[in-house]
Amino acid sequence: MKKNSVYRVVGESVSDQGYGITHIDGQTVFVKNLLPDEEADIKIIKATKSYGVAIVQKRISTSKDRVEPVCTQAGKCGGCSFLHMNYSSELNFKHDELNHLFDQVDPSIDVKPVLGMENPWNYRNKAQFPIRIKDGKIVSGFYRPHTNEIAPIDHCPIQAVMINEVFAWIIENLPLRDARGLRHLYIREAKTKQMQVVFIGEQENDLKDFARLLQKQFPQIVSVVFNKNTRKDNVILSDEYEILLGKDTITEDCLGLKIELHFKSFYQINPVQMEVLYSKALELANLSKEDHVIELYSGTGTIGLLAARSAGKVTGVEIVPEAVANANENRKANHIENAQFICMDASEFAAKNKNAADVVFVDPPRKGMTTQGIHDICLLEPRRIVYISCNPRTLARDLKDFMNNGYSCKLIQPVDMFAHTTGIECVALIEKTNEPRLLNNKTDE
Ligand SMILES: C[S@@+](CC[C@H](N)C(=O)[O-])C[C@H]1O[C@@H](n2cnc3c(N)ncnc32)[C@H](O)[C@@H]1O
Repeated sequence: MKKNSVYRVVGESVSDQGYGITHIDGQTVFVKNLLPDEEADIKIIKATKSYGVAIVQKRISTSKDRVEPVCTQAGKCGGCSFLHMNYSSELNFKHDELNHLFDQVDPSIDVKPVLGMENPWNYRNKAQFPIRIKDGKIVSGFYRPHTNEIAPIDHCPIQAVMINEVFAWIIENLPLRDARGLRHLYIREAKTKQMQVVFIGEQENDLKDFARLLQKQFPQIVSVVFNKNTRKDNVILSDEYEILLGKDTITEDCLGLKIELHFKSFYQINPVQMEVLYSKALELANLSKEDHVIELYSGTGTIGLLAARSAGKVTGVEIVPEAVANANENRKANHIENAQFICMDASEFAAKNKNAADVVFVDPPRKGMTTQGIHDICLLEPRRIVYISCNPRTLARDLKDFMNNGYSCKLIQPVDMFAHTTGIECVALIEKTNEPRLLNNKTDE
């Protein structure tokens, strides 16, 4: 296989990044915009010893699963990888991938069909748009895949309608002098319709007047913040900020729970599927009024506060102080007496509270948990652990560690939180087995 040569191939499957997969001379080739069973002439744009990357030069036959992408930036911005595939095929594809992945952990795990969206558009409640000045004009949109180059957009079909409108208005009306030094524009919309705008940049250009104009145009904006970020890495938010208008939080609603949400606090990006996901997690937890529930990685406490409705007592543990403060305020605002939230590292808390839990919820970041952390959590001795994960690969890795600590997983419920992208959220039910513990070397140390 040589760079720039053209081959006629048939798509065999799809990679987890949304590329078509085919083989040439026994080598795997990842082809942009090729679906299984499609025949095409492809041009190799990258050839390494172990794999190739190609683009379609001419499509000879078209899959029944192919649809016309609804976005002008399809394939250009790094966001949606499945805009060329119909939604039900995308859900089937995600299910097949998960089946394959978890089969390698334990073939007895029952991976349920993916719970998809009825309307898989305009679902995202938060966007962080990189912003620059180029040739005397403001340019904003999303990064092109694997670059720092911006693919400009006027609207994005998976963002909430109002986020698109506020974004377009800001880009059209923000004076150039106020845009100097800005790095990102962050817009969030709650289910309550309240909105929040955060300007992130190296210097504050006195954006207060513009914030007032913005709110006049969109009265649902209750929070405008300037976040000063001079960091050299790609972390978007820093700790230093000034409220330009209103407050630094917005009010969210999840399954009837009122949540005061700080702009720095994590919140699921798909509020419709979040309710599906958390309802499923609570159902699997099967709580009783005698249970002490520990929620690790609790963020603003949504799962813990929902669990408090059916549990005896809830303790939430989270590392970001603003999120813990939000969680405690949310507890008070919702008149919940049987919950508390603590600012601490999840593993450290678990190690200090042996045998303290009946049921544990964990919802870690993408990187998942550590072997030591899992060992410590198992020392809490819960009969059941409900693991919510936005990264099936780290979930699969972590399940093996849970198994080494006397727990097993029989059921995984995937929920499509990230329609048209490669992402998928899973809830895993992990239960204590009667088998003796087989601690691995690392956790024995
Ligand atoms: C995927 S979010 C889940 C948040 C929460 N379950 C919710 O729905 O709002 C992961 C959370 O873990 C927190 N976190 C990250 N590392 C942590 C650690 N070592 N100990 C405790 N919390 C941590 C993050 O700040 C974030 O709020």
